[in-house]
Amino acid sequence: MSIPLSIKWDGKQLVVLDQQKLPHEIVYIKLEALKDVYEAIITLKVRGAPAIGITAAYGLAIEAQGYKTNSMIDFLALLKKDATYLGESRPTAVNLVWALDRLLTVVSLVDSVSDAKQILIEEAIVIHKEDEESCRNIGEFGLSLLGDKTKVMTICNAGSIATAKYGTALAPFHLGKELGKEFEVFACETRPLFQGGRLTVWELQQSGVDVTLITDSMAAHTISAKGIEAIIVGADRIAKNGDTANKIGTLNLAILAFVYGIPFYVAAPSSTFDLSINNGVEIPIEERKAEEITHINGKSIALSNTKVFNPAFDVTPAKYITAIITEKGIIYPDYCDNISAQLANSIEKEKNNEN
Ligand SMILES: CSC[C@H]1O[C@H](OP(=O)(O)O)[C@H](O)[C@@H]1O
Repeated sequence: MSIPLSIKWDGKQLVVLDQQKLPHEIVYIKLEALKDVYEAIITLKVRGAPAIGITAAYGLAIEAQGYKTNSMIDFLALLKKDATYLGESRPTAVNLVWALDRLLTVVSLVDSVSDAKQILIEEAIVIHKEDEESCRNIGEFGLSLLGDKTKVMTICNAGSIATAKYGTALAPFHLGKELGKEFEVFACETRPLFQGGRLTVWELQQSGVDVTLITDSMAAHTISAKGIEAIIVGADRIAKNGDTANKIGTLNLAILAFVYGIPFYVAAPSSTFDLSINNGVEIPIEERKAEEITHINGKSIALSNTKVFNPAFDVTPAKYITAIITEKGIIYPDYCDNISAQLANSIEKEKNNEN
């Protein structure tokens, strides 16, 4: 797989792939302070739930290196303030606050500022490496789940650049190519920011995966006309009952899958589950600025006084989801029981491995 990594840490500096420059330019930008990370996330230079979490973890750890106090109480107060600020950059992807909470938790294990600064960097590196392994596993489980299905539709970009590597929804396609399985992927362009047309098409072409671009409005006709056999998408937050937030337009595909009788799969690492909420009604949905809809490449396509509703995500009810692919395995309904069981089981295994 020859896709540029989304995030690079060389032990001293953080550089990220500027996803706003894709597909025409491969540009890496250095993020040296919290405000750089905040700006990169909110402008989608860095995007994709896992990638946002990993980048935020490094951003907080880097910022903490500059704290000018030897008091752990003051250090923790500064860290909490900066974590809160960064956690407010984009509200839907739970991976963001999950990663920041991991750093806030691990730093409480030490009692000196110098140790705290060190352990924060170490934890960000662990989160980064864990995500790459998780996505590889998701690719393997997804490949097994797809079985002999080869015509698959997806939306947005839940690919390698949205994660540490491999991706979630796109991981089976990348891995399949490496193992000689040929897919025919139909990528929805994903208005208004075109993550599908700009990023998924580019990413799959880098891997040599057959990909066809369609507009979001073509999804129903394409499922019928092209004989789509399955739909696979990423996720930004999955509630305890399996309700899943993902890029706007995902709900459309889930309903179409139900109507056409084809499986609808969600692919996501454990870090995308939010067991603190019972269902999708509790998931905050980010609303973004009107210009993302009224303009394309800075050129207006609507009157300046046009009223706009621009939710960046929607929530797919669990009843439309055939299975959820995680790095620990495949979760089937009943999700209320099986999500908690799988995540609790994996937490238990991790505890046993540590002992
Ligand atoms: C594995 S990426 C998960 C998720 O994040 C994307 O949203 P955005 O492009 O706004 O960061 C999209 O919903 C992907 O499916």
